[in-house]
Amino acid sequence: MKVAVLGAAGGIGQALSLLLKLDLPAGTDLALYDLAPVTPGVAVDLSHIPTAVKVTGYGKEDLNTALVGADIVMIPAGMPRKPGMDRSDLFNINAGVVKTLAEAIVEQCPKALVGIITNPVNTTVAIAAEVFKKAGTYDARRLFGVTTLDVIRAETFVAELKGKNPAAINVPVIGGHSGTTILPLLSQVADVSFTDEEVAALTVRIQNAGTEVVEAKAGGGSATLSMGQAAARFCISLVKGLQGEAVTEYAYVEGAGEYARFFAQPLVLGKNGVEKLLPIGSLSAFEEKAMHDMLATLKADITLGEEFVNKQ
Ligand SMILES: NC(=O)C1=CN([C@@H]2O[C@H](COP(=O)(O)OP(=O)(O)OC[C@H]3O[C@@H](n4cnc5c(N)ncnc54)[C@H](O)[C@@H]3O)[C@@H](O)[C@H]2O)C=CC1
Ligand SMILES: O=C([O-])CC(=O)C(=O)O
Repeated sequence: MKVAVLGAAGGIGQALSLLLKLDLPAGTDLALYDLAPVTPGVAVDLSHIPTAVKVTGYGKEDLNTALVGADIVMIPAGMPRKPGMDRSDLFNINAGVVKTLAEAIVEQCPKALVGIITNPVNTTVAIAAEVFKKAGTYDARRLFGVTTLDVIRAETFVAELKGKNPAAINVPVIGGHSGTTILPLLSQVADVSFTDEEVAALTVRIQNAGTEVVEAKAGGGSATLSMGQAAARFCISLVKGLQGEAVTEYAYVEGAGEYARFFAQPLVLGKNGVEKLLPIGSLSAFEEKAMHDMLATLKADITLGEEFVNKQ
């Protein structure tokens, strides 16, 4: 098994790579690629941790070698937000980054499972999909926008509010990964009840959690450590799927298109990526309205990505 991390020297990339060095199955090759000159050093540093995962670092000129034969590619490459910015403000820089990396995936590992972390996720996933489609390699089961951070945040905040163990709480989060497109389904949380005021406040907190971190870091970037954990969890689930285990996760994928072309929803992972799409279940009146109100934004974000590739 080979796992490649693109953007491996960044805040998320380093945290993710550390967790993967610790948690990937024995015998896995972990390929770290980044433009930053420190990248080979990050790989040497990690290689001193005694696990049976082989870490190799690749610099600027070595994207193709980093990717060749990869089974899974995780992409946290690109600019993070600063206070006052929206995720969509990252489009101008990050759209080109994701397009370039997707083009290399087409050449080196067209069958890899690809997890996109780079913001704006609502749009960058559409960019990768269109690059793959143009090249004739697109398989919707193999491309994921990583929204696991929304799920782990929702679980943490619910557990905090209700005095429960976060490990015992499951919160579905559907839609996209920015502002109101992030929709936690609090009505589906088992064995917990909320007042209408709690639902309204928790929903906003989950939607704004990224901004909470951006503001607290005061210009020093956005979530990296919690995102590293979220991405590692998702990557390990992809690995388990490839090994034949049926694992349920939430991710932003091209599904049946009832709501938008790409939509974060529950799914079962397996040997080909998405093995089965699961229904989102029943929504409360509050969630129905929130879903209705956000779809135009989500669809516009997706169109922006499609046009970025197809108008060139
Ligand atoms: N999906 C999600 O839930 C989340 C997504 N993000 C996003 O993840 C991205 C990365 O965030 P951080 O790690 O905090 O940023 P960072 O600035 O610490 O790291 C980004 C890394 O990407 C590298 N890079 C830039 N262009 C590249 C290219 N063409 N090829 C390879 N590497 C390249 C940089 O050299 C840098 O090392 C941002 O776009 C951020 O908004 C952040 C948090 C959560
Ligand atoms: O908010 C940001 O810019 C980074 C991100 O996606 C998150 O933390 O959810």
